[in-house]
Amino acid sequence: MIIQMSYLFVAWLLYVAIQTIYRLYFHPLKKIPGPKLAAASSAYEFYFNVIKGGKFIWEIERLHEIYGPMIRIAPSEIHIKDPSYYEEIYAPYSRRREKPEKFYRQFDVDGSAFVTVSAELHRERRAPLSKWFSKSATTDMIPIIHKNLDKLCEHLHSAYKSHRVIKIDAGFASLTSDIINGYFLGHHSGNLDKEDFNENVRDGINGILQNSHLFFFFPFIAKIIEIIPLSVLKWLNPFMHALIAEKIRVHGHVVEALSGKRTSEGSVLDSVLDKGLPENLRGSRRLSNDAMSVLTAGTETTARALVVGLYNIIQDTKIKDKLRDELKTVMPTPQSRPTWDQLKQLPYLSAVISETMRLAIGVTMRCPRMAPSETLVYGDYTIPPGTVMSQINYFVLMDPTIFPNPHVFDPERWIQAASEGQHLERYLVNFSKGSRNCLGLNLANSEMYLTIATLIRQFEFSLYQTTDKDMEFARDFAVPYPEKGNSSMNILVEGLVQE
Ligand code: HEM
Repeated sequence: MIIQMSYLFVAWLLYVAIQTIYRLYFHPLKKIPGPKLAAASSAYEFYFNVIKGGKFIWEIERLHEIYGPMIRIAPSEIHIKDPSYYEEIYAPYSRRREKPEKFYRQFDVDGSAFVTVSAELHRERRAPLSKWFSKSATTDMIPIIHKNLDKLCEHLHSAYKSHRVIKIDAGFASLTSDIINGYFLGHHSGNLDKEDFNENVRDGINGILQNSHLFFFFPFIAKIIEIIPLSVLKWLNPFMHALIAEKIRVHGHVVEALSGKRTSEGSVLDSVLDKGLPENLRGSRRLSNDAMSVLTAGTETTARALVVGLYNIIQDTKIKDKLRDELKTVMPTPQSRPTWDQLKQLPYLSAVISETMRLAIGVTMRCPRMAPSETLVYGDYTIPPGTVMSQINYFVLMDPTIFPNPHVFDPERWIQAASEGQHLERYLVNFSKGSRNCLGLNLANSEMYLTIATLIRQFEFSLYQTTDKDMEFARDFAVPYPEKGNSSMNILVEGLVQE
């Protein structure tokens, strides 16, 4: 037995040695600059993302400083840090981009549009959803957003009366979660109905995101977790428990919708099924994974962007006053309900939202793509078809040659650029670009405009025990996380705007 094991071990060593020699000296990416260790083994990424916890992004940044704008970050993967090349990677349907299965399996939503590899299959899976997230569909959703915003405002009014501290990060996550649950599933999740919101609303999302690097390397762990009884899981890991409980809940909705039981509100899911979704797309598991990806993507990203926006606005009286003065032109009273279209016409509000998005980043993972049938060229290098490539949004949004003093919240940069005829929006890449860009970008934008406008028009806030440390982006777990916990923000409602 021991002799057989030794043979196996020697065979494995031999395999690793041959694989390493191939990757270093014969691989099609052998000429791409970068550390030999990253070219030879994905242990390099494992160390930074799993052992150190979401730190590979900072190593990639360091490697670019040493090796230049194009580097090999893993045996079969390159990263390019050059905003002018963004649209080459994130290209439209006509240039057929695919997602690498190995990367996206970490989210454990097999069969969803989000993780679909092939360009054609992705198109088929995304098409039934796209219609419900278009600009005009989102405009029809504005009453739902207002209804939920009213609830948030009630909390703020009562906090003002009782001088209570508000944990607004939980408030925003409750808001975005209630909106997307109501719209997509017709489910009243009631997070905003709870006193002090639902502090645990992000537990399930944390369950998948904070473990995403682990699942990237060991996807079977996600499958094992699914078969552990909930009572045991609750004891082992509350975030994973929340994730699996959420999956079970969502699957239940899908099964009901498939059986013809319709929600009274008439959800996207109901409508998609009513419109004759083809049989091959009607699997309950596939549909609930689509729903999970929409609910997850639709909650934390926008909620955190709202936190970043409010944090920066209320700290700068000049910005806040200028914004409020402009809002008064379409919101004559603090309770006025502007349309999203009216708000989009306001140049200063638009500048504030753009600057908020830029600093919020949204998605910090590297969103890799492959061009299966196209040879790309970058500088002196050719990128063979099928190469996994990416450009992390953070590097574009924080590029000091495009956005001087990139860490400073400065809405004026957008006003100035517009007056000089510069199209800075080209570099506002939060929602990615091309065929695989964000499905919910209209929803996210409308939530941002309406929430920021409503809160700034109605309330005076101050920060309570919240500093830059709570807002920092220190770890990449697909979205930005600080060193510990979630981005958090406590506020006091200091006053109600009277005129
Ligand atoms: C500030 C808010 C948001 C940001 C910054 C954001 C960003 C992104 C990015 C960068 C991608 C591409 C991911 C990739 O390449 O793997 C993406 C995809 C996606 N987002 Fe968003 N997102 C936001 C809000 C939303 C909302 C509100 C929804 C709700 C519908 C949503 C649903 C999706 C879906 C379903 C995909 C996958 C699309 C596909 O592969 O066809 N996102 N998002």
